Amino acid sequence: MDIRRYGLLAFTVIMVAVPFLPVPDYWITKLNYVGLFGLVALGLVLLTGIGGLTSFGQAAFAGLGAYASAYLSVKLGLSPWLGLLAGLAVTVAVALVLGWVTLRMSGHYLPLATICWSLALFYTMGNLDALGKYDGLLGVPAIQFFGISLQEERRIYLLIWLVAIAAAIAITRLLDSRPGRIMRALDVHRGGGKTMPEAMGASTFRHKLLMFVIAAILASISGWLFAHMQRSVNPSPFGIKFGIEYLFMAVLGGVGHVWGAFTGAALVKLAEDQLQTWLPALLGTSGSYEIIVFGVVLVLVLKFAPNGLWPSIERLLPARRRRAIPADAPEPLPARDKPTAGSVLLEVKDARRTFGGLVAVNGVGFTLRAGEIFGLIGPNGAGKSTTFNLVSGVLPLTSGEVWLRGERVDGKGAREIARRGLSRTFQHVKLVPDMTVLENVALGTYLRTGSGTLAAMLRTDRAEEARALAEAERQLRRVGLGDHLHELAGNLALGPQRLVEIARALASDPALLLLDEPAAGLRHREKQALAEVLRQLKAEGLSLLLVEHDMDFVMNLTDRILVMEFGTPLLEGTPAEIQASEKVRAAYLGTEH
Ligand SMILES: Nc1ncnc2c1ncn2[C@@H]1O[C@H](COP(=O)(O)OP(=O)(O)OP(=O)(O)O)[C@@H](O)[C@H]1O
Repeated sequence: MDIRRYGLLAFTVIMVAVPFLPVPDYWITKLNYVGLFGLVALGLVLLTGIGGLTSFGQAAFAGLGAYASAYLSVKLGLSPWLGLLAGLAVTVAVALVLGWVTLRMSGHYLPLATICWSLALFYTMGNLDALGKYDGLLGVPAIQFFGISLQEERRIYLLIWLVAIAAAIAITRLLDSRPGRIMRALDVHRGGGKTMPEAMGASTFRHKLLMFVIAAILASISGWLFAHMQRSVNPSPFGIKFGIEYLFMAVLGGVGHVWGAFTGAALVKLAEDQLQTWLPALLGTSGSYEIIVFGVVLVLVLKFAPNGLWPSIERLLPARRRRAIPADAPEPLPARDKPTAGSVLLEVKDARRTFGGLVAVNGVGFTLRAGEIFGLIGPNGAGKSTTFNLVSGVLPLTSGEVWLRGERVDGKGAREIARRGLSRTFQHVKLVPDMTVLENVALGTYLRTGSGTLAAMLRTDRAEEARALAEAERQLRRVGLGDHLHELAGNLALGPQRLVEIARALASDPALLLLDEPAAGLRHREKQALAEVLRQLKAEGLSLLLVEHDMDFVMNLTDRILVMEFGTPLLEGTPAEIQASEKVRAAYLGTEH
């Protein structure tokens, strides 16, 4: 068993034992706040640390959970448990609407939008008569748990920490699953983004929205617990100041780490109390000076420990055990019907693409048959990458048609085209650097598996996960990387990284594999190894479309080649015919040599 699991078990036992020990009430209150704040910060770990989406508005979601339950229990006399459900329903509805609008924004617009709706919700809470305006609602009842009132701090402590630990476990499990891998591939600040997950067949917007809703739910539950612990609500703990403080906690603790949320919450909560006592005494005047200290600390943390404090704590813990791959191979994932050798697999007809006034691709057409390696070559700016993007659905065509396995696919988008059996690699390698090689390749199995978020959190996805990992391992062995399964992808050299990308594409069981300049930047040895792998794939019946600069690499590998120049087709033929052509020599080789 994983020693870390014992660690988690020990932590849980200690936390559950605390209220039964002679711990002063003061500390129980502190720990209650750490649990409540940690829950909100945990949502930010998912949203900001993993997804790269910065939100200043999480306190407002806590307000929704708190106010919904407080209103229903104070005004209508309903049970806090019904209040919880109502709060969650309101939170999910609001998060879906806000997420729908704001998550399409990029760069600085998203954080700005979260500030806007945080302010809007704050003033709504403070101005509604029904919610008691800025005085809020008093007399919020305590939560009853099977007839036991959780009025006492030591009792609600247990509920807070059981919820907090369960949430931390659920998020840890989620990150180690089919949807979690996509979530970890989204952060543009860590080399992720939209193109790769979409090429794997996953909707990046859906996953972002999911993270947004989960983070909102965690905040809402925290708000609910807070309202029934305080026995009253008013708008101030749900304003923008707390929105910023939650973000500070997550960043301080380690915004990319589940337990960083609680580390940050504990540090801020404990430091806040001390500073509120010491600073006014030191300065001889009262005021919220701790905010200034927090500001300075945040700058220092961002400068010297951008990953927060949790990684330093984690180093003191026993090393994480590698995920074991089951010894007896699980049943393979479903495979698609293979095209018969020689049948038409891909047909591009009269493709045209313009960018404003620039015609990047014009009148390009070719046919690729099952079992062959087709090369697309041409000098810089010839339109190869654009053609590649038109075929893979990253760019829409201005006019023309693309047919895959007898079905018209232009205009369908990258995800739908991937579903129909086209898989690709990227000119600039797109791996998730802090995920293992095995996990990166398992991303490729996305369309062949189906487990969702809830299954991941409840761990009912393990049988399918084992099949996905076994498939990833099989593909890694196929490209000769069987010895690197558990290495972090970011630690590999460029050559092996390109092979990992090929393995990931293979894990989707493609009918056609598209390789975008696979030899670019490789050393001679690495090129040879790559060519060997591609030859072997062809021998196994796979079809490949290759966009490449390296002439030797293409000539020795392909069955047929299309040479492009200035966005138009120049000549199509066998490598020998291409090499013998004066036209090509003038256009392409002439510029190369
Ligand atoms: N998104 C874009 N917006 C505007 N122009 C573009 C865009 N993408 C490509 N182009 C232009 O289209 C032309 C073809 O570019 P493309 O990248 O397809 O050529 P290429 O043959 O792949 O070149 P290279 O080998 O240098 O990658 C170039 O003139 C390029 O500047």
